[in-house]
Amino acid sequence: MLLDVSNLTVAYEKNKQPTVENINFSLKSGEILSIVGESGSGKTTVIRAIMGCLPSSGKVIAGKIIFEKRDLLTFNKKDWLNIRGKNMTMIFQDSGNMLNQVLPIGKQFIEYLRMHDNLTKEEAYFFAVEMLTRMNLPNPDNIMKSYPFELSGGMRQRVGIAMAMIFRPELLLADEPTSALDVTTQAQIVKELMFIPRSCGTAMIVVTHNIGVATYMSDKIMVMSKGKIIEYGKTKDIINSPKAEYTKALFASVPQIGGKRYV
Ligand SMILES: Nc1ncnc2c1ncn2[C@@H]1O[C@H](COP(=O)(O)OP(=O)(O)OP(=O)(O)O)[C@@H](O)[C@H]1O
Repeated sequence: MLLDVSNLTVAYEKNKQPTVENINFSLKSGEILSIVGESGSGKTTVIRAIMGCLPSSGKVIAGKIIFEKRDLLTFNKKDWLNIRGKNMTMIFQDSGNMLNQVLPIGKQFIEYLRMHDNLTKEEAYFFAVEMLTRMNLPNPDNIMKSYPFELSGGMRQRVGIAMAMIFRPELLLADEPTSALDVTTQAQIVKELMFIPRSCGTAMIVVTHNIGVATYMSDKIMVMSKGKIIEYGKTKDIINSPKAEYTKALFASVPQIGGKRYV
């Protein structure tokens, strides 16, 4: 097992009710898990806890997070520096927005690579272009010369994903990775994200509001409401026989076209 989360409980302030409680799930290499649920149900809190980047008021107050047989809750700053970015990375709604707007993408990509690895500038350039090509970015040499603001939202997101994937991490955490994009671009990026586990063996946890996206792309689904797991299991089992009323309501909210439900 790559990741094993047991009884994870997080509270934002001391002595307050936990925000997420008793979260249990596991993930194998190359698997995709989607976490769905309404706004405020605790989805982001779960993945931030795994990545060790809860806001300072947030604390894991119970549970275990075992990643590659190591207990992440015992990690110090140096341990985190060694695995974040390399073994485990995160992408956001608009990861491209996190790039420095006044530096060309190539310069930032090369610096990022050389910060983590002992590469020459030429080697770093080669790896960056290779990863941009894998993310279906046309003319990657031109992208390397461009400033982030010169690219569309979809292209910027692809650059963000390329940077996150450059060290072929074992685990990629994606927080609403497509929700800032138009529907057509969303569909393309969902397909590209689905290719990552197959081509790199990376496991993924995708946080999304969209149960349609979740069922389309993932092997397993976890449905959350009010900080708790309402339902968790294989995607096909959940589609065929959702148990919780809440999950049934989520499916019922997906539009139908010509009598066919698109999940
Ligand atoms: N820094 C913080 N301090 C205090 N409470 C917080 C903090 N961050 C989040 N919360 C609270 O924790 C709860 C869960 O938030 P979280 O962002 O994990 O939910 P979510 O399901 O990801 O929501 P969304 O889909 O809107 O992103 C919310 O009630 C939120 O107000």
